[in-house]
Amino acid sequence: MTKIDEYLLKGINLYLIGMAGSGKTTVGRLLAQQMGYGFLDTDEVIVKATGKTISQLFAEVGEGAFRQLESDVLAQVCSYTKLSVATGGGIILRRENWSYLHHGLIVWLDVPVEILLKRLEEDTTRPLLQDTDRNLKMRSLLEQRQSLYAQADLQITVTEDQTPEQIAKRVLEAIPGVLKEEYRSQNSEFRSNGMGI
Ligand SMILES: Nc1ncnc2c1ncn2[C@@H]1O[C@H](COP(=O)(O)OP(=O)(O)OP(=O)(O)O)[C@@H](O)[C@H]1O
Ligand SMILES: O=C(O)C1=C[C@@H](O)[C@@H](O)[C@H](O)C1
Ligand SMILES: [Mg+2]
Repeated sequence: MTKIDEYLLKGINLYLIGMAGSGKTTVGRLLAQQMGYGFLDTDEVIVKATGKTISQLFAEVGEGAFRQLESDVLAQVCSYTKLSVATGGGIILRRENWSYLHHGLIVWLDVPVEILLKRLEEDTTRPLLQDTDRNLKMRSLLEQRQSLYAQADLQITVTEDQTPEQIAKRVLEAIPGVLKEEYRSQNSEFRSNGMGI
């Protein structure tokens, strides 16, 4: 990422949201590398902290307790800066999570269900997709969640032939256009002081 982009973002965190399989972890990691940001994945933090897989947590303590852990992790994460954060697919479900997400720039990786199903064909680690008709389940989850994901600052609609690298590039290119007004105005003040890059 160029110096100008670094300045424009001013260290605010990026939060990637989207359905399971949309590429939040894969693209979030690439974005971190390219921006000189740290990378965090809320699912991975929960797995490390509890010593259990997400499937075990769903089975042993239930989805509600998992969602509480997810909110607790997000609350901690948002006190840091310069992070690219891959969230769990259901992070958008709790209202309190939005107050944390809005500390940063929220990017929705919007991927059609057909592609999600293909990507997760061999995957058995997503508890919500176990022992069920995956096609129906994915479609009904997306229907319930679409209007929530759509509250992101930036929507990146992904087509099948785009690699994670291409998607990361699209995110980086789109960021300046969606930066919040306050960052924009601070930036123009900075430039008019003659300190700009
Ligand atoms: N652009 C892409 N093209 C092809 N495969 C991809 C792409 N992005 C991600 N994948 C693959 O799809 C699978 C799911 O990606 P990833 O784990 O990053 O999704 P996620 O959004 O983090 O899912 P979850 O919400 O379950 O954590 C992985 O196997 C990953 O390698
Ligand atoms: O879409 C979801 O609700 C989930 C997605 C994953 O990231 C995990 O957080 C978990 O499997 C639940
Ligand atoms: Mg992930």
